[in-house]
Amino acid sequence: MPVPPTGTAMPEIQLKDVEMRYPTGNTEVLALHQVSMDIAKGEFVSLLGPSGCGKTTLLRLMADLLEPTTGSITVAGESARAARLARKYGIVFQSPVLYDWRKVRHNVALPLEMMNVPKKEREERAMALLELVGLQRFADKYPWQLSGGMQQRAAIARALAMEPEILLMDEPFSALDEFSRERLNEELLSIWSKVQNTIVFVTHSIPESIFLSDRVFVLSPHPGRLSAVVDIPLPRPRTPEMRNSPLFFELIARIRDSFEGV
Ligand SMILES: Nc1ncnc2c1ncn2[C@@H]1O[C@H](COP(=O)(O)OP(=O)(O)OP(=O)(O)O)[C@@H](O)[C@H]1O
Repeated sequence: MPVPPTGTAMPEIQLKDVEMRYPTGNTEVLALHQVSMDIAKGEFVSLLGPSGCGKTTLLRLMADLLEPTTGSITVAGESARAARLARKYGIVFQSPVLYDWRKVRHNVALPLEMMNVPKKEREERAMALLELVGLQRFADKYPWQLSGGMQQRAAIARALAMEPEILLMDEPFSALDEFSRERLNEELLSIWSKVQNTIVFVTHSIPESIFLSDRVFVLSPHPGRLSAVVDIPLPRPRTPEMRNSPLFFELIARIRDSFEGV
C-alpha cells in the first residue's frame, strides 16, 4: 500500500517554487508558474489538466530532461540529475517508441543490453517482465504484429527493466480506445501492486486520474500552475465497478470544479 505523505518522512520527489520559461525568439512562454509539490515514496499520483497547462514540461523537469528556470527539484533529497544518473527513472511516452526490427523480448531487454547485463540474465529478466505485463506469448513477435495496447504494455515492461524507483508516464494510453484504456488502467494497477514503485502519470482524463491515483494534482493553463491537489479515497485494490460508484462521480465533480480559468 502506498504511504501517504506525512509531515516528517522525506518526500520521494519534491518541487519547490518551480518556474519554467521557454525562450521563443524575442519573447518567452511562461509554461509553469510557482509549482510546489511533494510526492511520497510508493505513491501513485496523476498530473491532470487541459492541453498546454504544462503537464509534459513538469514530467520532463522531474526526469531531468529539462532544467527549471528557477526553483528546485529533489529526489529522495538529491538532485534530479543525480537521480537520473543513478537510473532511478523509467519513462513511458505517449507513443510506445519500440524498434520494429527487434522482437518484443529484444525491445524489452534493450536497456539491459545497454548496461552490459549478460545475455542469459537479460533474456530471463525480459521474459519475467513480459510475464508481468501479460505478454509472454508475444515475446517472439515484432512490435508491428501487436495491438496499440500490447505495444504500450511492452513499453511499460521495457521502462521497468532497470527496476526504476520512479516510473514517469506521459499520457501512455491516450491514443487507445476507451475500452482498451480502461483495461490497461486495471493492468497498470496490477503491475504497480507487484513492483511497488512511485508513479507519476500524466493525463487529461479526469476518470483515468481518479481510477489510478492516490492523489491528483490539478493543473490549470495560462500560465501553467497547480490549482488543486485532490485526495482519492477509493479503497485498493480498485475494481471496474468503482467507476460507477457515487464517490467516483463526486470526485469527478470536485476535480472539475477545481480548474481555474479554463
Ligand atoms: N520547447 C518549447 N518551446 C516553447 N514553448 C514550449 C515548448 N514546450 C512547451 N511549450 C509551451 O509550454 C506550455 C506547456 O506545454 P506542455 O507541453 O508542457 O503542456 P501539456 O499540458 O503537456 O500539453 P498537452 O496536453 O497538449 O501535451 C504550452 O504553452 C506550450 O506551448
